[in-house]
Amino acid sequence: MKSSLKEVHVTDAVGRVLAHDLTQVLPGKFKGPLFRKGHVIRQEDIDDLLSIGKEHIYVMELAPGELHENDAAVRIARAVCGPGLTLTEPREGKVNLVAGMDGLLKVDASRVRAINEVEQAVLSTLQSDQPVKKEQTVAASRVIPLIYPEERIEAVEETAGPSPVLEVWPFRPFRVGVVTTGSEIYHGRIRDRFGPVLQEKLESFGSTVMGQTLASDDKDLIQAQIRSFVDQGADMVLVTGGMSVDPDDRTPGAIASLGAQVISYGTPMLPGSMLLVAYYRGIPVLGLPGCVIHDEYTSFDVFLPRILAGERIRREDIVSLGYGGLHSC
Ligand SMILES: Nc1nc2c(c(=O)[nH]1)N[C@H]1C(S)=C(S)[C@@H](COP(=O)(O)OP(=O)(O)OC[C@H]3O[C@@H](n4cnc5c(N)ncnc54)[C@H](O)[C@@H]3O)O[C@H]1N2
Ligand code: MOO
Repeated sequence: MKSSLKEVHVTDAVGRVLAHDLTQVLPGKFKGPLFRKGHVIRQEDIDDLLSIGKEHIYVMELAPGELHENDAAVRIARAVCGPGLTLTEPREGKVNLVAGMDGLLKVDASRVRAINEVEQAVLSTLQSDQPVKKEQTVAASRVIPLIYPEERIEAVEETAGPSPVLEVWPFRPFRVGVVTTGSEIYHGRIRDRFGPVLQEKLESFGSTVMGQTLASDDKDLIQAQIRSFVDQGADMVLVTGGMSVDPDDRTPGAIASLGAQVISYGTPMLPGSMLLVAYYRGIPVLGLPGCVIHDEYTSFDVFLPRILAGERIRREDIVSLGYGGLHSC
């Protein structure tokens, strides 16, 4: 059986689906749809309908196995929604997924793709692994036709599976130690510019700089300062400068010979190709190249929110940056 039209009295129409647009004409003022096809009639609409002379209207009778677009959109949104997200009421067939707090958006791209393979189902999302703000819309769901087969929604629900397709991970308040290398800063030849940049970035995610120490280009000194921050309970240590190929660039060697597990020295993203990501006694230790001072968006800005949301960076996260990773050079 397919959906069909049925004539009903307006007072019996609450909750029914309007079968076609209803036009309102206010001479000299307005001519246009008062209600659109597909509108679900509410109690408060009845007076308006009567005011345009409608005592009877055509409503759509949904056959078993058919869904109104609003209900289909809600079912898709519910199927994919995970912790940290809330749903809006459907409006014109669309439901938004909204972040409940500042945090890191996590989207399973392969399941988003598979859901959109279901004929005329729409799930549109932001890209995964980016910071989002409380109340930011991060995804929207809808279907294309007004009446949608329920079996397709069941296919969407099956594809989504039991684990969330989208979620927002809250940022954790990290206490971060900063070790600034470079004899030009250590000996006071130039003023340090890394400290303020890092403090601002970290504070924007709710974290704090627990301290900043200066080290000359000396491996033992750099190592001692990293160790000292870890001993004091740092949640992360950032080591600035000395990341390239000059003989005085000691940072990568110092981090590696601490016994840290180096996930990668180098990332296929510009700027920020000289970034180093390591873990020492379970604590993330990052070597930051000079570009972090002056470039607004580097590989550090890709990984910082992910680390602050509790993610452990793997080598595959780094190598996958190359595609689309050329921002400036
Ligand atoms: N032959 C090559 N040269 C360079 C390479 C390369 O692969 N081969 N990589 C380039 C890239 S990419 C970057 S980024 C930089 C890496 O820089 P470093 O991390 O080694 O930075 P430094 O050499 O220590 O400093 C660069 C520049 O910035 C000034 N600086 C450093 N720290 C501070 C600070 N805390 N406050 C103020 N200014 C600072 C430093 O004095 C230098 O002028 O290497 C490229 N070259
Ligand atoms: O780290 Mo450079 O790409 O690290 O400007």
